[in-house]
Amino acid sequence: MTDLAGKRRKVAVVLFNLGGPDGPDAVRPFLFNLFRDPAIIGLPAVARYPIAALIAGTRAKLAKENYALMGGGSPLLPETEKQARALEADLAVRFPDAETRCFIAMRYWKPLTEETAKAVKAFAPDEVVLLPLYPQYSTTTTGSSLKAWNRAYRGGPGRVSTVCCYPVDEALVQAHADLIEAAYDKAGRPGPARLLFSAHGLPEKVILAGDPYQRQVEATAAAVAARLGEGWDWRVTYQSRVGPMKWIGPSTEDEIRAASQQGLALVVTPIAFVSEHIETLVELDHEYREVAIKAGCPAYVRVPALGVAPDFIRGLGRAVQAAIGAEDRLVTTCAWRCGGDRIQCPNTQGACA
Ligand SMILES: C=CC1=C(C)c2cc3[nH]c(cc4nc(cc5[nH]c(cc1n2)c(C)c5CCC(=O)O)C(CCC(=O)O)=C4C)c(C)c3C=C
Ligand SMILES: [Fe+2]
Ligand SMILES: [Fe+2]
Repeated sequence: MTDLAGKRRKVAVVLFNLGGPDGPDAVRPFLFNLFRDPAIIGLPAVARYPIAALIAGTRAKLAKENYALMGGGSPLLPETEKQARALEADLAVRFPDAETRCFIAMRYWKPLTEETAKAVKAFAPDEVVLLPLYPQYSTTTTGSSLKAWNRAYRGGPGRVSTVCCYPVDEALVQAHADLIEAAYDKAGRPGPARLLFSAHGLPEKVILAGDPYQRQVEATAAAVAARLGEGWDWRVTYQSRVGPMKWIGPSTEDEIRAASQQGLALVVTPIAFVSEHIETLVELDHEYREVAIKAGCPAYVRVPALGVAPDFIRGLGRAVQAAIGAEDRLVTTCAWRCGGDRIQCPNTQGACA
């Protein structure tokens, strides 16, 4: 990929994730950043800021205890860095004549979006591909990250294309199916078993306002179940509820208790998180495992998150290639499901049609 003057073209791929505190002192400001986001709490700024400070203050103690179980901070950034390096290796093969670099933009902790936007501007790319590390689109995650990016990168160099979501991407589905089979094999295939696809929950009112997240999570789970073949008893469940509002269900915890009481073994796979972090390493591995054991579960198998599974990285590489190759990178194929933003959805195989 060279231009007419024979200069190597530069491609910046920006990977978005939520971010996590890098140590105990970062927990409170991280939580404050999260709860002051209008995509998380939809109140005017005058009310949102004091409420965010209050929730961050009250939640910080419990959150610090949970982060302490992982050494004090979140592994999300180091895990995302591994994904960035693996994707760079994939892209080096796809675009041998280009200089392709992956950047990480976190929404609520470092490296924050503004800092990454500066780094991308300094790189002076010809092409910028925005690639959320959220397979399923939500206004609370991808939508919020893209808004923050568009503010921070205004006037920046390069032609920008956006991958909005990839809930039923063939490579993503294959990677999930292989990880489930491998974890179940390693555990000696205990049966009868139930497979839970556990996704981060959302307040119900977010879904009622048109957020496509739940439908896309269900589409991912159905596609993975189809790939696994007959014989699996599976359900989609939602975890990590925060606050007093009604969240979407069924809750992972309730389903774990119910299946355990029926004497079923459990195979639990994260389905909307693509790397290990507090919600998998603490909630799934500690809290829910304990719930299962107390309720008499004969075997609790936790399937790892995607991480750098080769098929997953290949899917991301293909999504980047499709985004760059598309004729009109501003025309969306799925605006109605993606919050009305003019974003392109090259890799959803009909899920957004
Ligand atoms: C698909 C991914 C995620 C969705 C959807 C999501 C929505 C959402 N989250 C909160 C509140 C919290 N989330 C927290 C951490 C956290 N959440 C996600 C992913 C999604 N969140 C990630 C990747 C992480 C980072 C974990 C880490 O290792 O640091 C936290 C902090 C942890 C805690 O105190 O429990 C909060 C709080 C809301 C309110 C929400 C939707 C409205
Ligand atoms: Fe989409
Ligand atoms: Fe969250």
